[in-house]
Amino acid sequence: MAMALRAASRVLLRAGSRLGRREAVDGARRFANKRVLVETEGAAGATRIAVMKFRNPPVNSLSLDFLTEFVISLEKLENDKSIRGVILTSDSLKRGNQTKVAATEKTEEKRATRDHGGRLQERPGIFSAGLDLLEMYGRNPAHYAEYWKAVQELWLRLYLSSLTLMSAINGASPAGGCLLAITCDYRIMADNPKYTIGLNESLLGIVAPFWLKDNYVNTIGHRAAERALQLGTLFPPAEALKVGVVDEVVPEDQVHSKTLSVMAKWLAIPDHSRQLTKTMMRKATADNLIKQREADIQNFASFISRDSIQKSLHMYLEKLKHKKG
Ligand SMILES: CC/C=C\C/C=C\CCCC/C=C/C(=O)SCCNC(=O)CCNC(=O)[C@H](O)C(C)(C)COP(=O)(O)OP(=O)(O)OC[C@H]1O[C@@H](n2cnc3c(N)ncnc32)[C@H](O)[C@@H]1OP(=O)(O)O
Repeated sequence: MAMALRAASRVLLRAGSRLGRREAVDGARRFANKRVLVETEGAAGATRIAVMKFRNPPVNSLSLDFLTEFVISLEKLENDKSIRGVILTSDSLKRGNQTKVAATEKTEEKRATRDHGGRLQERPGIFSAGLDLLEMYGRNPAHYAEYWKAVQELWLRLYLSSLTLMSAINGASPAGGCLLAITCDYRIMADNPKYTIGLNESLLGIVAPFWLKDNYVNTIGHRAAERALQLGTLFPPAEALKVGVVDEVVPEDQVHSKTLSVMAKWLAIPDHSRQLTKTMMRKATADNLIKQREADIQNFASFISRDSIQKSLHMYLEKLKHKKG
């Protein structure tokens, strides 16, 4: 009987919820959309934390679908009263037997790295490549408006989240990847000089929006942000630590365990006082966007539609496609 109940509950759990699959795995729980895997740790009834793993091959770019799934997953965690902390990280792992598919093949699927079984794979060592350039290039103004609204939504949800958010930065984190990280309450980065983090928009011929600039200023200070934004600086870990883009740099294989131990310290603080303090620190910055969201969307759609900006994006995409190594 007990076995039958367990089997039935496994079937129900795997039958899938409206938002995605939910499975029971070794006492931990997990749910997954196609592009975001969420694993929760901790016993039922006790405080639990969740790890949100990005898996949007090849480079975890913030496509419209990814943004939508991310917000749905975050909302689900916000509504789960047993969850108090969330770690953002990439599911991208160093894997063997990968083949980069020829750059001449155009579709999203074909652009991805695949294993020998033909399955799509993340490219290793990437936290997130930032906003999806293909959502901002060669589309129409209505698409740009829809996309920008989704970008704003993700930023607002993360920046104002009542949860303790930490990022375990296990790879490159340019532009929108850095955005994800700097919305968090704490950032831990892998000590690998190949990984860089920062807002490099100016190098693409585009400009970070004012609210992202404000988030950056709040994180690293006005002078450092002014310089880094104009130069589009991507900081390797040691420099990122020095300027304050990240709070700690640790050996790559310790990023997850270190983030868990820092999270435990943060969760020792009473929620209500920590949350009120966070709101006090962040509300004015978020309100600045909230009161002019529509104008910001229209600004973005018209800016990104300009021929000169489309040309810059085209050149940048070509450069990416033809880069060596
Ligand atoms: C109101 C406001 C008004 C105006 C504002 C206007 C504009 C606002 C802009 C807002 C802010 C923008 C933020 C952004 O995030 S822009 C994106 C910035 N991102 C980058 O510059 C990263 C570019 N990518 C890289 O540097 C490398 O790809 C990376 C991540 C280091 C990985 O390197 P590698 O492992 O070698 O992989 P490849 O370079 O070969 O890439 C694989 C494959 O992915 C494609 N790709 C890479 N990045 C993106 C991306 N961001 N979007 C879409 N596609 C991407 C790359 O072209 C390759 O494709 P291929 O076909 O060659 O396989």
